Amino acid sequence: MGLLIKGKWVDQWYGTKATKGKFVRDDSEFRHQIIPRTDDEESHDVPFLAEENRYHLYVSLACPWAHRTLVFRKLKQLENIVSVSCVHPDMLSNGWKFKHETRFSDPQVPTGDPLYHFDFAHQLYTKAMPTYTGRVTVPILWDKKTHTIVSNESADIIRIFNTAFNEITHNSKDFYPVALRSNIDQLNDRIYHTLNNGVYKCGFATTQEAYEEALIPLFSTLDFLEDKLAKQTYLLGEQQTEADWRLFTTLIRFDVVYFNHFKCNLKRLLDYPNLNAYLKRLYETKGISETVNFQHIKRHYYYSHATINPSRIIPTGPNVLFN
Ligand SMILES: N[C@@H](CCC(=O)N[C@@H](CS)C(=O)NCC(=O)O)C(=O)O
Repeated sequence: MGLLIKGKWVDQWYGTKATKGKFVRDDSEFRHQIIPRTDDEESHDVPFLAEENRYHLYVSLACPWAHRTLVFRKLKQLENIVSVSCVHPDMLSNGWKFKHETRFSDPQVPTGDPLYHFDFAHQLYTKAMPTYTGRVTVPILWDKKTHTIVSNESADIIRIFNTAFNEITHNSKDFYPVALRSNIDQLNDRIYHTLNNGVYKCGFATTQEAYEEALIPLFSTLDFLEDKLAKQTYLLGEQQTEADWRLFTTLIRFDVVYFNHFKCNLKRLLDYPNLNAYLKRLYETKGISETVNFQHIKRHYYYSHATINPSRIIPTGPNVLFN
């Protein structure tokens, strides 16, 4: 675990001293957009145009943020348009690495860096920006044409996938429809701070206060969502939206990792009947179960975070995910 400082890799765990034990996530650095291709002459000057086989997505199958982008690649039928590969589940002193190990092979997503055969993800960051300072995170949406990072922000990448390639795929499913945008944004905001990032705030807290400060709103949001889902199929009603998929990748890891490893243990997800049925519904959406790799998920968290789990023992359970 570490970060780049002016292009040099430094092995360092998250610092929480300045924040009284609180984990504070850094903002993403690369925030470019991909523009749909049009016949318009002007579009040729745009740096990132939607083109077939121009972009590559680097993910970790363990990471909930990267998982969102894999879900959207599936939902928007981008498998033959945007290539993909993953890192090894262990994130140790060199950060994310591309080492292939047969026992961690995934049937859908190959491990490694097919473009440059780099050993570590931090080499992609310095290729894109030799003096980069900051964390080396996944997902990374890479442009094979200009050899740089388009975006390392999952929230942006899923919106790019939602619309930018529609003319190529003819898949016009819209998970961020104009009429629902402000409601989606509002829900995303609460879910991001208290749940998506809330589990990390609990898990990486280094004081009792910081942990409790994150734990209470986390379970209030789960209670709030449980009530909401008593009356409707998805978060915004009867239609699946971006908000559901952003929530999904956190919920699917909840009982397996966050309950135990991150101490989010007031209740299991299994104890919430509506949320549990909703999670099952999302998991059973066509193609989605193929994006979930519990072996990578468990191995990554329990093995990589030795400050939290020094024995590196990976719990065998839970046996049941859905009722
Ligand atoms: N805001 C980013 C966060 C991505 C992120 O934090 N990914 C984690 C993996 S779950 C990571 O790569 N962490 C490495 C690090 O923090 O050094 C996004 O949503 O894309």
